[in-house]
Amino acid sequence: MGLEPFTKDSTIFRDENVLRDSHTPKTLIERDEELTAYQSALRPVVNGAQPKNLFLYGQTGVGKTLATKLVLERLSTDLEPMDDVDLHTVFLNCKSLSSSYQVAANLVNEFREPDNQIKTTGYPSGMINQMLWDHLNELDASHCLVVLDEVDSIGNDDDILYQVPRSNDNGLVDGTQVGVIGISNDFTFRDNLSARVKDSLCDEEILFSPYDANQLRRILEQRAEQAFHDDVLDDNVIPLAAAFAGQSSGSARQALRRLYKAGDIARDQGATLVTEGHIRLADRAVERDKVWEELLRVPTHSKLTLYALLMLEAEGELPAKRSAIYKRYRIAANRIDIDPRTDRTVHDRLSQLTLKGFLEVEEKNKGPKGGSYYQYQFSIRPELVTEALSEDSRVGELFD
Ligand SMILES: Nc1ncnc2c1ncn2[C@@H]1O[C@H](COP(=O)(O)OP(=O)(O)OP(=O)(O)O)[C@@H](O)[C@H]1O
Repeated sequence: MGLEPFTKDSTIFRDENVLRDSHTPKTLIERDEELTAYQSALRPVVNGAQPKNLFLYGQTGVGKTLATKLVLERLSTDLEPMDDVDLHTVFLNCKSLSSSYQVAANLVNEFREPDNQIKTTGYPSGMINQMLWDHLNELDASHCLVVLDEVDSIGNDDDILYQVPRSNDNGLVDGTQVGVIGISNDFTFRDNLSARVKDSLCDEEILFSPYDANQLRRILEQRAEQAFHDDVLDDNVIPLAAAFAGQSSGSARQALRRLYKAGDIARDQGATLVTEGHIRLADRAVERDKVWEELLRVPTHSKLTLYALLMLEAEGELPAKRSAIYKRYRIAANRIDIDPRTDRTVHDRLSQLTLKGFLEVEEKNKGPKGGSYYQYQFSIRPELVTEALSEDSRVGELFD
C-alpha cells in the first residue's frame, strides 16, 4: 500500500496542543479548597515571614503539579512590586533519585550554572549538604521555595526532608527563609515518613482526591472548547470520556488522553464528527498505555518485588506468600548489587502494587487454628512486566 499524502486537517481540532500534557492551562478548576489551603500556607512569604512547609499528596493526574505552578506564578507576580521580599524557587523532580544524597546533590546543581555542575556521586554527604547550605546562604533572595516533586522516590532514606525544612531553625541557613513543598502520589510513603520528617515537612498537608465524573466533565469541557472546532463532538463524548476516566482513576490526565485519542482516531478515519464509538476505542487504547507507563515508573524496589513474582511464576509457584516473595526479592537485589530493604518495605511495595492494579491479593485462612495470610499474583500479563522491567537500566540487568 502506498503512503497517503499528509494533508492539513482542519475539521476536528482547532488546537490539539491544549490536550497535551505539556500544555499549562491558566486556571485549575474544581480545586478551590486545595488552592485556598495552598495559598494560605505560602501567605507568610508576602509578610516577609517564613513559609510553611507543605506536603501535597494524592494520586497521579489530580492537579498537584498544576496547582503548584499556578500558585507559585501568582505568588511571584504579586511579589514583584514589593521591594522587601524576593522569592527564588527551585523545582526538582526526584523521579530517578533514590536517596537523600542524590536529592541534595541535584539541588546543589539547581543553584549552579550549566557549565559549573558538580558530579552527583562521590562526595562525602556532609560536604554535599554544606554546599547546599552555602548556596542558600549566598542567595540574593529573602525567600527560597524548594519544590520536590515525586519525592517518594527517595524511599526510607529521607533525612534531607528533615534537613531542608529545618535549615533555618537549625541555624544552617541564615538570611534566606526556606520553605519546602513535597509532592507525592505514593500513599504508603506518606504514612511511613519518620516522625521527625513528618514533623518538619508537613506543617500543612493538602490532599488532592481523585476527580469524580462530574468534575472531569467540567475539566474536559473547558479544554475541549479550545481544542476542538465547534460542534464536532457528539453530545455524549465528553460525559463518556469523563465517566471512563472517573471509574478507572479519577485522573484528569487520563480523561484528557481519552478525549485527545478519540479525536485522533476520528481524524485518522476521515470522520467529521467525534462519536461514542471513537471514545470507546480511545478508552481501550489509553488504558493499555497507562498500565505500561505506570509499570515503567514504579520505584526500583517495587520493580525488584515484581521481578521476585516473575521468578515465582517461572517456578510455577504463584500465587505466593510474602515470605516467598521476599526471599526471591533479596536474591534479585543482591544479584545486581542493590542493598535489599527490609521485609516491611517489600510489604509496602506489595500493597502499593496492588493498589495500582498490577497485583491481586487473596486472604487465606490457616485452618482450624485460625489466623490468616495473604497470597499475591499478577493481575496483568507477566510478559508485560518482563518487558517493562527490561527497560530499566538497573533492574534490566537481571534479564541479561
Ligand atoms: N483541575 C484541573 N483543571 C484543569 N486541568 C487539570 C486539572 N487537574 C489536572 N489537570 C490537567 O491534568 C494533567 C495532570 O495534572 P498534574 O500534572 O497537575 O497532576 P499531578 O497530580 O501532579 O500528577 P502526577 O503525580 O502524575 O504528576 C495536566 O495536564 C493538567 O493540566
